[in-house]
Order: sequence, then structure tokens, then C-alpha cells
Amino acid sequence: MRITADNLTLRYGDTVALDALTVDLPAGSIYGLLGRNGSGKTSLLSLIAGHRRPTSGTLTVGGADPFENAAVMGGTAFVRDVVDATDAEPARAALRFAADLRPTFDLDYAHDLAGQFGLPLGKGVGGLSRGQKSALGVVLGLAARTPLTIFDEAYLGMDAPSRYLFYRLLLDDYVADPRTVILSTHLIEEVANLFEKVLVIDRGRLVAYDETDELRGRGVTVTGPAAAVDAFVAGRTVLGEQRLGGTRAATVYGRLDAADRARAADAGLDLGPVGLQDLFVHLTGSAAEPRAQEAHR
Ligand SMILES: Nc1ncnc2c1ncn2[C@@H]1O[C@H](COP(=O)(O)OP(=O)(O)OP(=O)(O)O)[C@@H](O)[C@H]1O
Repeated sequence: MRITADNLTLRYGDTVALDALTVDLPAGSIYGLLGRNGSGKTSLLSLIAGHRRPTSGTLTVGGADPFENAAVMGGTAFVRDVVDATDAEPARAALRFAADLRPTFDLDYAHDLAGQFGLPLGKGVGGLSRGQKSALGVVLGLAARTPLTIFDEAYLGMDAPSRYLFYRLLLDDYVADPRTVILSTHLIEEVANLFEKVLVIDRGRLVAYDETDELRGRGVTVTGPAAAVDAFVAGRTVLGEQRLGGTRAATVYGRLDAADRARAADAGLDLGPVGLQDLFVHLTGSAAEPRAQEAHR
């Protein structure tokens, strides 16, 4: 489902969670939504899922206003880090309940997924471990087979093997049944290869929206003899560096043109890709920088 936001603004009292955000997300991609704590990710996803109404601006999902819109919400699975279910209800019943609720839900697939995650389906949901609860959420999200599937830091508590299983299952299922998937995460490098496009929001504003490879192309790692690297990066924005003996590796923000690349080659420098995490840190400010969580207007 295509998602378009135009000057989308959400306020909670004095707090501006989304600040005139304008973006167009065509259907049929896996989008990564990145942003620091409190940047507005969950707020944006809640609006898209129809759980909240914007303060101002417009938002359409599949061409319609999603707010409490049964048709849009029926085609949207929103997986958060907590599973809504009563404590005593067995996990198996949660799957059956989802199947009763959604015509698109694939119960056989859900059982297959639950088996792969080693979920004890007979156990009450409240008695599941944190990682198991997350796995249940992921199973519900994948098996929903909705045109729009949103995972809002859905991996919380999952150990590395379970997370990698989730990424593999998501990709397999996406290839078999392409749809729109939005994944918000803090584990950027871990999931970066999954994203076709990445949105970065900071303090409720869109600071980057690009194909993942394009975004990576905004920076470069320059490695070589320290003096040659120093000369090459002088006057550029250096995001980070490492030194080992006389060798220096500097991560630089900004694209290099053909002349830059030729100059680097002449100086015996190696050019390499930049991690998405480094770019993200640059685009959203350093951790030490004071950040206003609330913008008073
Ligand atoms: N129910 C609420 N009432 C008041 N303020 C809220 C509410 N929910 C979120 N906020 C505020 O809105 C801003 C955006 O919060 P949001 O939860 O969307 O961020 P996030 O990017 O999902 O953060 P995190 O990565 O920490 O989960 C924050 O300043 C937060 O304090």
C-alpha cells in the first residue's frame, strides 16, 4: 500500500513528535525507519497504522485516511515490541484469534514459523519469555500476510540467532509475496541489507530518504598512510577515524567525484564503503550534543 504524508504533524501537548513531515513511500518495498530515541518513529508508525489522528497535515495509506479506517487497518499488521494478549491465553489461541480476525492470516504458516522459533504454543502468553513474546509478535506479523506490515522494534529481547531467523524469514516471505514492509530498528548494521530504502527522522523531521545503497554512497572510508589520508581529508567532514601504527582509516561524509578518486589512487589510498550506522550518527547529531526532546512553539 502506498503511503503519502504531506506536512504531517503530531503533537502531544507541547511536544512536537512529528514536525511537518512530507514523504511518499510507494508500495512494494522494505523500508527501514531509523531515528534516535524520541525522534518520532513510533508516532509515525501509529499514524500509518490508523491508531492515532494527526494534529495537522494529511496522511493516506492506499489512497485513504487510515485513522480508525477498518478497510485500511484490516490490510495493516502493526507489530510492536509488546504483544497484546491476556496472560492466561495460550500462544496457540493468540494465533487462532488472529486467523479468525483477518481473512489474509495464514494459520498453517504461523504454526510453521512458531516451530522454527521454538515457541511453546501451549504456554500462556504471559508466561513466555521476553524474546518469546517478541517471536510471537513477529509470527503474527509475518503470517498476517497484509499488504502493509509494520515492525516497530519488534525484535526486542530476541537473541541473535532468533533475530537472524526473523530477517531470513521476512526476506523469504517478502520474495514469495511482495508487500510493503516498514521496519524500525536501532540495530542498523544488522538489518541494513534488508532495507531497499531508508528513512531517517530526527526530532520529527525527515533528514534522509534514499535507496540504501545511495545513502551509503554519501560517505566513503579512506585508508592509507596517515600523512596521505590527512592531506586527502583536509577540509572534508570526517565522521570517524581509526589509527593503527602509521596507517589511518578516516570515514568521510560527502560524495567523491572522479577527480577525487583519481587523486586518492595516486596517493595510494584505498576507498571503501561507509557503514549505515556511521552515516546515521552523523545525520542525527552526536550523542554528546544536547537534544531538545520538546519543542515549544
Ligand atoms: N503518549 C505520549 N504522550 C506524550 N508524549 C509522547 C507520547 N508518545 C510519545 N511522546 C513523545 O513524542 C516524541 C516522539 O516519541 P516516539 O515514541 O514517536 O519516538 P521513537 O522514535 O519511537 O522513540 P524510541 O526509539 O525511544 O522508541 C518523544 O518526545 C516522546 O516523548
